[in-house]
Amino acid sequence: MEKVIRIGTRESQLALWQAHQVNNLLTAQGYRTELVPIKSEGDIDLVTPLYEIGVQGIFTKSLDIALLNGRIDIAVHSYKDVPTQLPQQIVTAAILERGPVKDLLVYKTNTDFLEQPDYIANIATSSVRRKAQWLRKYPQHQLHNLRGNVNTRLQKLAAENWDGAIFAAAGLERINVRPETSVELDWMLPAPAQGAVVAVCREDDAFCLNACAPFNHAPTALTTKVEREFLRTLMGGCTTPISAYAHIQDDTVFFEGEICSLDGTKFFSTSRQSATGNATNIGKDAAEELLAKGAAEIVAQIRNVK
Ligand SMILES: NCc1[nH]cc(CCC(=O)O)c1CC(=O)O
Repeated sequence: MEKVIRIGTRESQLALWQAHQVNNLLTAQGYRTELVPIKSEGDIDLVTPLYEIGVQGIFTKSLDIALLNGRIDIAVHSYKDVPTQLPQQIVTAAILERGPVKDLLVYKTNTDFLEQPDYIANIATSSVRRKAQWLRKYPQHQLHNLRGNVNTRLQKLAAENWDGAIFAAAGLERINVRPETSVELDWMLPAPAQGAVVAVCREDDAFCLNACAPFNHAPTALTTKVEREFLRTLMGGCTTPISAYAHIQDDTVFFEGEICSLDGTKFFSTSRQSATGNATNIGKDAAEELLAKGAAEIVAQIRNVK
């Protein structure tokens, strides 16, 4: 009897949606699968020595451990939550076609306040990237922390006296929430790999690598690689005020990248374009350009906060 591929997922609605995507792609090819929900904390302490990667990856750690322990065969992650360096013995099996990339402002009543320079709006997000970018554009506004999964954050927004909160469009869409009072923040450059989903497996698991290869989406793999190389060269972290977005049009990769100080007062941004066949290094080159221009000062500031 053919092997059952165990797909590990966190238990949030967003994580489950993403794991179901991978599940559907595998079953459509005739593979037998099983979804294995993994608690975020749980039995981590018994096995932490297996985990070689250090402080990064709070969202991905418990799944990585389950993978290394052989409890699951594939782990599915939001790619933007995955540290730029994967744990030893874990490799990318497939990157799925990217969904919506942008961030949205979910607002309370209207967005007139965005045009009023004297109004001190209250905006909620716990993302240092979104805070920094927001303060850069609206230095007078007050930012508030807003943690938890997407549903929790929406409930909190409804309960608090805030003007709005920022969400990834992909996260809302995947849990089937379409707030009427929302606006796309087209000026806000997203997190590297935002909107993309990755399936990872053990490096020696030829069966899973083979099973996932057909649904690896080459354009998404290329653009997210460029974005993550930009992040890795600048900093390496996954919760930093670093933004990057690459997209392909007519066989050309267009890249934009940015690093911003936490208070939004200093920033460096750059862009590149390159033929798709030639684009693998443009994220790294762009990061090196910003480091040469003085971005290292911002990187040092970010590191000190942690
Ligand atoms: N940090 C949590 C997280 N990780 C992935 C998503 C949504 C999906 C995505 O951005 O790819 C979210 C929610 C959010 O940022 O609002």
